[in-house]
Amino acid sequence: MTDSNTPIENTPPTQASDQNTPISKATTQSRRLISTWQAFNKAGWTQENLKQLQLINQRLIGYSERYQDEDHLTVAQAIEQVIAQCQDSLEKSKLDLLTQRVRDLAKITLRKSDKSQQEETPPQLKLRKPIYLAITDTTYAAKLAKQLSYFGLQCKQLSTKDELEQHLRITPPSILLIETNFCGTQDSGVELIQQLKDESRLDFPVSFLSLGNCTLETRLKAIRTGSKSFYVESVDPGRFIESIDVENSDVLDNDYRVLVLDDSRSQAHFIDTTLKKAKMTAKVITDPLLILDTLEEFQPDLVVLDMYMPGCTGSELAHIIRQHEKWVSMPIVFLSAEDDINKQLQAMSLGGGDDFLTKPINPDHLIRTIRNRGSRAKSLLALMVRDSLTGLYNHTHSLHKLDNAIQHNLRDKTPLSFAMLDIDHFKKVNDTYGHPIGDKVIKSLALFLKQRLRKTDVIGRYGGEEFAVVLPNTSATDAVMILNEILSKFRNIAQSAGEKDFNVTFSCGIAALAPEIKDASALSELADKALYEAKRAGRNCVRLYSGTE
Ligand SMILES: Nc1nc2c(ncn2[C@@H]2O[C@H](COP(=O)(O)OP(=O)(O)OP(=O)(O)O)[C@@H](O)[C@H]2O)c(=O)[nH]1
Repeated sequence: MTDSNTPIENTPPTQASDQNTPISKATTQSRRLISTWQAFNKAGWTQENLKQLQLINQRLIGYSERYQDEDHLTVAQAIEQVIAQCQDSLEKSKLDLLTQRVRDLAKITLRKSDKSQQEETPPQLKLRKPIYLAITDTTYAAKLAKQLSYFGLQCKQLSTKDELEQHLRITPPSILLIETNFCGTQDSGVELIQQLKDESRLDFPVSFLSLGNCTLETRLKAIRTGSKSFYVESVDPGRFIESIDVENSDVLDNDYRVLVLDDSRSQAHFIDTTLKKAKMTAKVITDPLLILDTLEEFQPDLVVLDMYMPGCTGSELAHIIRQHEKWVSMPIVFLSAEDDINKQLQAMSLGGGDDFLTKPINPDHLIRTIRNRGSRAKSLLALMVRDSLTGLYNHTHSLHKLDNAIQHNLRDKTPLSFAMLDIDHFKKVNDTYGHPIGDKVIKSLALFLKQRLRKTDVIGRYGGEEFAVVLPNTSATDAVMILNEILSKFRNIAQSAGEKDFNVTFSCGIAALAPEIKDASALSELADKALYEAKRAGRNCVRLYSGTE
């Protein structure tokens, strides 16, 4: 692989909730440049796409100058120079230089987003709009806003009715947390929300916070506004974020990955178009011999198999798929012109298919069948692979995911890091505050990791107070930087135990994939050794396995 083909490591994802702050404008623009560079680098360079990259870079220079962002400015100017050289000829040495400069930019962009509080936006919980905190106690509101900012959430504090009304007119929030007595009298905050509902202006979720006398009547009024959550005296950031997660989830229930095998190209094309229209991710193949490799690569939620193909039948293939332990519960839907119900049932019992659709296929039936089968399979799978306290992957599945990532990275030769985290002195937390508070701490770290890591990272609960994170396409240096940043924020989170707040730290061991490491257990053993080192070094720190332990 030439240098210019090497992917840029760890490009921070473009995050929907970037505010238009000075720093984020340059950062957002530089992320745009990096992803454009990646797309062109993959597709091949032409003078035309070089020109497009230059336009993006010139805007980056403009933002960096306007907001005096020296770091971005220096690198963007260097990129401009290389682009100018490439305009004579697109030779490899110049493209390699361009790669170097874009890599420099990626590093700065990552650092910027690490440094800037305003930039700390969660990759998993995508809030397009701010959270409004309508709370008259400004000290409490500021404290809560700070806690939420550790999770990467941006809040707008509003302390008067006029301020709130004004903001609601301009931008509705992703969620409004409002004090029940917000306008000065008992239940006036709840009544204000009811009024918005009556006027059909309540098109965002609302949570209530009661800071004073909370009666059942207040709670009833709150429920009647359609609000789902109600807090008394204080808001637990973890619980609040969980409720936002549910209310604002961008993950569509119907976002299934469907692998379709049909030897007829026109039929395959028709299914592909139908599924994509329904916002499903489809992969269509026409050669039965590719089925196992494609399953491995594409990792679908469901498979649609044509029943009769040259060389083999759908039932036979289904049988072969089911011989693999990991695909044993994969839902399989057969397609065929066969309308004899007895023959359909026979085919299903032979191959273990789950459904049968008769050609010509009605698009509506196809989508509904996939949704039904897919959602049942997803819930079943969730029970098998997820930890019930945190919703993260369990130990076995984390290792399975790590193995997948290793196999993938051995092929792609991209870097891969694996981190193990263990909460420090957790026994003391349980002993001092009780097991339920201990559970809450575990959940808060789980949530924090979900908020701060990329969607492509795999997060698992390895055991009691131990977590594992697979960081694909991430070098050891970047992994250490990322985990250090997470630790430095996590230790600031006020964990609440009734009246008392306390802080918790964790230790972390990281190991990076190297040529001699062939499987998940070998890599996790090294990360475990590094974790042990971190504990020995006094805890509350991140250690990278260096091979000398
Ligand atoms: N609340 C709660 N506690 C758990 C859970 N799983 C394990 N634990 C507790 O976690 C504690 C782990 O304690 P230790 O292994 O001694 O480690 P530690 O106190 O964290 O100390 P260091 O790791 O050395 O910093 C034990 O007391 C377990 O009972 C759980 O799901 N919930």
